[in-house]
Amino acid sequence: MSLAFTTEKQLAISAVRRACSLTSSVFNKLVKNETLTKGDKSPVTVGDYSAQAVISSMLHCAFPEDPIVGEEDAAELRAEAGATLRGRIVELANEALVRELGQGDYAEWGIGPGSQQTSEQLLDAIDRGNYEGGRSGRMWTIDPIDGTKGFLRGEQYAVCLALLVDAEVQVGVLGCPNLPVDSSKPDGEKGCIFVAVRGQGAQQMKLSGADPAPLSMPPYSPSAFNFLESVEAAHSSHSTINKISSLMGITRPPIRMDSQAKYACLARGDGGAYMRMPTGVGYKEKIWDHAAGSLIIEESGGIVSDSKGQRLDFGLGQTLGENYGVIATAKDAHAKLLQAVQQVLRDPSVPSKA
Ligand SMILES: Nc1ncnc2c1ncn2[C@@H]1O[C@H](COP(=O)(O)O)[C@@H](O)[C@H]1OP(=O)(O)O
Ligand SMILES: [Mg+2]
Ligand SMILES: [Mg+2]
Ligand SMILES: [Mg+2]
Repeated sequence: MSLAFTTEKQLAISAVRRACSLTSSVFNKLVKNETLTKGDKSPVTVGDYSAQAVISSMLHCAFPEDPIVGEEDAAELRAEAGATLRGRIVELANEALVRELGQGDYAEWGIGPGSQQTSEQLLDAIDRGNYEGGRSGRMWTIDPIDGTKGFLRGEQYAVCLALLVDAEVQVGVLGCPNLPVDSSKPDGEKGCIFVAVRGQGAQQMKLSGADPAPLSMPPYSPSAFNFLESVEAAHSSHSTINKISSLMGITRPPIRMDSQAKYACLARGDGGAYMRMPTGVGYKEKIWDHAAGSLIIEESGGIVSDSKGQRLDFGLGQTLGENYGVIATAKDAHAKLLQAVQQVLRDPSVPSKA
């Protein structure tokens, strides 16, 4: 097996590009009854299901032995009540699989004209994401739409795919269809892909695959430092992050953004640190929400840890287990930030910023 992961990287970019073309087109056509509420009260749309079906179908074609830890499963779609959604997903996934996407596409990965899949094949592809994860071997992890709430608001979301080998992320790709290509031109062209391979650096490119450029995080700058945090207060404690900000004397307001697009922005220098603090309800973070983003940060020169300074452990199954809170920042800022985080967690009476 080549450690260069050349085919894995090409396949991952191609699969994420195809899934992004699907999610972008589905957003404009989404109708009310195409969104379900899952057991944990979070939304899932036809976009999430069909994007997982597309990525999983392509992975299966290229690497049939590799298990997949995916966010979604097809149980609701297989039920009688899921017939309408099922039909829509088959239509969307097939559109994305046969679409002509130009450069960098490989017909041998089950895509292009003639690669139409049946309903059963696509439901099976979604359900191949049911691997429980673990410490050893190769596995892929998919979050077909990360930040579904952001997607539904027409804001940021990310299509996320990563390859893990023996619990280390080796390849990570994030597709961010709504993210400006150039953060200094927020109304300019949108749609970026972020790619990292361990030991080979990280890159940003356009959704078309054009203009790849290496990513390198700028060093710590106290006057420019700010936090990237969740839009949803239920996902991450805004008040804890506010206290950390106050303790560090940070004057710039946080940037609120859904999904792993926050990691992507941090990697290119838009923001000082990714922050995720537990809300106290015992939620365990999922590997598909951090695998690609954490490698993109590390390969851009940053550090990712939990709130105790421990590395994220991707070898425990679907969740990050006891890794509570996530902080990611430039190498020279991490110790300072971690100290402030721990002080606030020890002493919640630290005042907030007005
Ligand atoms: N209660 C929760 N606490 C933390 N994260 C959650 C919770 N519920 C869902 N998520 C997931 O948090 C991520 C969104 O992160 P952020 O808040 O940074 O945008 C998503 O992966 C979302 O799932 P999903 O992939 O379904 O959108
Ligand atoms: Mg979800
Ligand atoms: Mg997610
Ligand atoms: Mg998701």
